[in-house]
Amino acid sequence: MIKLGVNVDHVATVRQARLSIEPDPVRAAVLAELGGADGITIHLREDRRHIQDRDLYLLRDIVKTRLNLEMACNEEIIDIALKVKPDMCTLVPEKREELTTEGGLDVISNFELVKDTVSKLRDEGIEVSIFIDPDEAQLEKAIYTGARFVELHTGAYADAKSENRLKELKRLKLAAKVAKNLGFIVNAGHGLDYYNVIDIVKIKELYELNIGHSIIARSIYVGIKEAVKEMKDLICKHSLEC
Ligand SMILES: CC(=O)[C@@H](O)[C@H](O)COP(=O)(O)O
Ligand SMILES: NCC(=O)COP(=O)(O)O
Repeated sequence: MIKLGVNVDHVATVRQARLSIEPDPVRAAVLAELGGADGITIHLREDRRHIQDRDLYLLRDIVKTRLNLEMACNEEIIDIALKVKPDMCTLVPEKREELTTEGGLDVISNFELVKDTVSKLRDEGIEVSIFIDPDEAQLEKAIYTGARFVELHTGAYADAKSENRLKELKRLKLAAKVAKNLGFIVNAGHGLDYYNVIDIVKIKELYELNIGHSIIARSIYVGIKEAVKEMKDLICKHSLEC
């Protein structure tokens, strides 16, 4: 069955709105694991708008599944990653003014930087994934960086309406095939929710989904454990194999 990584950034977003100590993404991660999460994802942004360094250090100690750190190819953040050694780092683009991660990493334009970052992390035994648009040319370049994983950006699919949604779904299906044939282990994520995830879990090449915002939003009503369990059940119900 497709695995579920739960992104707890959005818990930290609420905490940082008041520069408070609650809600705590570390406690949220423990509850997410109890609800069945196969991994915990956090994004240590350069501007520290949500996740803080303290969260990363504590999560490294207490996460029992797998800790996936989303990060830009930035010197300061690379040094932190090399020190903390998450199980996986997912390389993402960052723009200071963006509301959320708008697109995938442009591996073609930043090839040397991405390759160098992958190699530094992999030399320390850290698995590396690249957050990438469902674009054949980007995937074909990405295989030369040495990363073993890619995460297909599902944001365009999640945002698309009516017939465009089908078009974006087809792009994702094709990209998943291309990525798998190139030898990548293929993840997907961004903007997935309890409705649009149903067609995504039918893509047989996918290994793991990373979902944050919709699970944390639902947890306000039903609690984190239950919100994660509901997503896991949905993935199981609609996957080709469960
Ligand atoms: C790369 C990605 O998709 C995640 O980082 C997700 O977007 C988390 O939320 P923010 O974009 O608010 O950091
Ligand atoms: N990489 C995608 C992720 O971690 C979660 O994105 P979202 O569900 O918060 O949009």
